[in-house]
Amino acid sequence: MPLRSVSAAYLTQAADLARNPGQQAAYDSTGNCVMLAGPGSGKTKTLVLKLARVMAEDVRAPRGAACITYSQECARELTRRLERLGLREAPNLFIGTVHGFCLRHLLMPYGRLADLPVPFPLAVATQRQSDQAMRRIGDRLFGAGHPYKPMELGRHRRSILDRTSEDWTAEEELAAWAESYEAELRRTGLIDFDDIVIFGERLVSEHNWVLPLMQAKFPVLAVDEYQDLGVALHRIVKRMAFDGGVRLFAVGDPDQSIYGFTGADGALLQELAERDDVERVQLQLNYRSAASIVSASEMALGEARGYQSNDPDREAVIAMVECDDGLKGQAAHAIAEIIPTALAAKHGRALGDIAILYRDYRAGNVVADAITKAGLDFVRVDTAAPYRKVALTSWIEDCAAWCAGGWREARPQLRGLLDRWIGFHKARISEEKARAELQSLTRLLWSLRVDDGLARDFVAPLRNEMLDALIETEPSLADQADQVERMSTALAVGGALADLDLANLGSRDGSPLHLNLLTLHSAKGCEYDVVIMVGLDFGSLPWRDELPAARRESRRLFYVGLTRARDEIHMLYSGYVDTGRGRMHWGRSPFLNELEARIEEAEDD
Ligand SMILES: Nc1ncnc2c1ncn2[C@@H]1O[C@H](COP(=O)(O)OP(=O)(O)OP(=O)(O)O)[C@@H](O)[C@H]1O
Repeated sequence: MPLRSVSAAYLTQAADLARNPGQQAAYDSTGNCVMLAGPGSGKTKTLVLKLARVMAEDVRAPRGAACITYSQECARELTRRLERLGLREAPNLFIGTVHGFCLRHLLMPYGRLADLPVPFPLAVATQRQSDQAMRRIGDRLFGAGHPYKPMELGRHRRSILDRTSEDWTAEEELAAWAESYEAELRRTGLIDFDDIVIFGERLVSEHNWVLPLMQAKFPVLAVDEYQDLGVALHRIVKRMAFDGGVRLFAVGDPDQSIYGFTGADGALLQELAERDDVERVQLQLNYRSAASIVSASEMALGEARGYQSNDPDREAVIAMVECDDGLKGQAAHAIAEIIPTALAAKHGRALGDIAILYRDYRAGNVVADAITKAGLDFVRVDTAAPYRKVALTSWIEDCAAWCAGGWREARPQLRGLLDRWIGFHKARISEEKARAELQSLTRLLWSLRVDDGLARDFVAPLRNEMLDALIETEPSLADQADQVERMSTALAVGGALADLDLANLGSRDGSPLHLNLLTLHSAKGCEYDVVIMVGLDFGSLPWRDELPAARRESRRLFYVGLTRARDEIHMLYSGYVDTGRGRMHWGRSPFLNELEARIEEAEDD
C-alpha cells in the first residue's frame, strides 16, 4: 500500500534506522516481530517509527493499532514520542497502559455481552478504596497485625489466573483473602485495577468471538517494555497474535525487568522470541551512553552481553563518592559539587539534563527538601510527588502551557489539545455533542489566557466547567481522577505547589529548567546526560535480607539506574542506613564493591 501522509520528523528519524541493520529489519518486518535488546539500543525509537509506518502504510481507519506498555510514565513517554512524529491517540490508535487497553477495548465493549461476573455499569475502585477494603478484610480474616501483605495478595491474584489450580490454593491464606476481598468489592459495585486485566484475559481466552472483533479493530498490536508485563497480558497477547491473527510487534529487555514483585516475568518475552512464527531481532549497539558507562553497566549486571557504545570516544565520568551525614549529606554533595560542575562541563547543558535517582519516596523526601532549600526548581516523580503524570494531568499541563503564552506560536497546538479531549471520551460521543464540547473548550481556554497568574486560578475553572463532568461520565478515566484531585490539592492555598504559576505548571513536563527527581522505577525508559544515584548503601539498595530472586531484581534496578546516563554517573553512599531500629553500619552497597573490583580488574588486564 502506498505511503500516506507522514511528518518530516518521521522521515528524518526513519533514515537513522537505515544505518542499523537490526533496527531496519524490525522496521521492515511484515509478520510478528520481537526485538530483544539492551538499554539505549533504540527499541522504543524503532517501535514508535514502526507504529507510524503501520498507520501510514498498512492500516486504514477505522482499523488501526494498539500500543501498550506497563506504567503511566512509560505510556506518557510513548505518547510524547509519537506526537513528535505527528501521531496522536485517536479512535483507531490506542496508546496507553495495559489496564487502559483492557478496560476500554475489552471490558467496556464486551464485558456485559460475555456475562462477566462483575457489576455493570463498570466502576473502578480508587487505589484508596481498594487499599482500605484489602486491609479491612485481611484484619477480619486473620486479626489485626497479621503478617500477610497486600503486595503478596496482588502478586497472587495477578500471577495465578486459573482459580481451580493447585497453585491458587497452595497459599491458602492468600487465596481466602483474595476471594473475600473480591466479594466485598463486588458487593459495593466495584472492580479494581487487577480485576481489569484478569477479566480482560478471561474475555479473550474464554470467548472466541472476541478475537475477530479485536482483529478487525486493531490488526496490529505493539507492546513496549514487555518484560514488565505479567502473565495475564502475555496470555492476551498470545491469544490475539497466534489465535486471532493480530500482527505483534513487541520490544523489551529481560535484564531491565524490575516489577517481579507485581508478578511480571522477563522470561515471558524470551518465550515469545523463541517461537517459530515470530521474527526475533537482537541489537548490540547502545546509542545513549559513553563506552565506559556501557561496560560499567554490564559489570554491574554481572553478565557479559557484548553491547557496544555507538560513540566509543566520548568522555565519561564514573564516580563513587562516600558522603557524611547519610542521604542529607549525599544530597548536599550533589547540590554543592556535582551539579555545578556538570553544568559547567558542557555548553548548553541545563538542570533538565540531570537526574537524581533514589530507591523510594522516603529518600525522595530528603532529596526534595535539600533541593528546595537550595532554591533549585525540580520535577519529582514518585508516590510522594504532589501528583502523578497521567494522560489527564499531562493534558492540563499542556493546556496551561497554551494559555500561558504558548498560543502565540502554537506550542502546543490547540488542535492537539482538542483532539486529546475527544480521545478521553471512550464512550460513544455523537458528532453534534463533540462539536459543542470543542466549542465550549476552545472558548474556555481562550478566556483563560493570561501572561501571568496562579496555576490554581486556571485549574479550578477548567475542572468546574469541563473536566469534572467528563470524569464523572467516563468510567475509563477512573484510574486518573485521583491524580487530578491530587493536583488541585497541591495547588490549593497551603498545598505543596500553592505558589506555582501558570507558566510553570505548563513547563513541568520535560522542562530544561527543572532538575529531575525520580525513583529508580520511574526512571525506566528515560535518559539524562548526568545521573546521580543516592542511597547506595547495604540495607537500601539492595535491602539486607533479600531472597535470591529479590536480590537479582535489586541488581537489575541498579543496572536500570546506571544505564539512564549518557555522560556521567555518580554513585553516592554513606556506609550506613537509618532504619526503624536505628542507624545500621552495614557498609555501602555490595553492588558498588563488585563493580569497583571488576573495573579495577579490567584496568589491570
Ligand atoms: N539508529 C539510531 N541512530 C541514532 N540515534 C538512535 C538510533 N536509535 C536510537 N537512537 C537514540 O538512542 C537513544 C536511546 O533510544 P531508545 O530510548 O529508543 O532506547 P531503548 O532501547 O528503548 O532504551 P531503554 O531500554 O534503556 O529505555 C535515544 O536518544 C534515541 O534517539
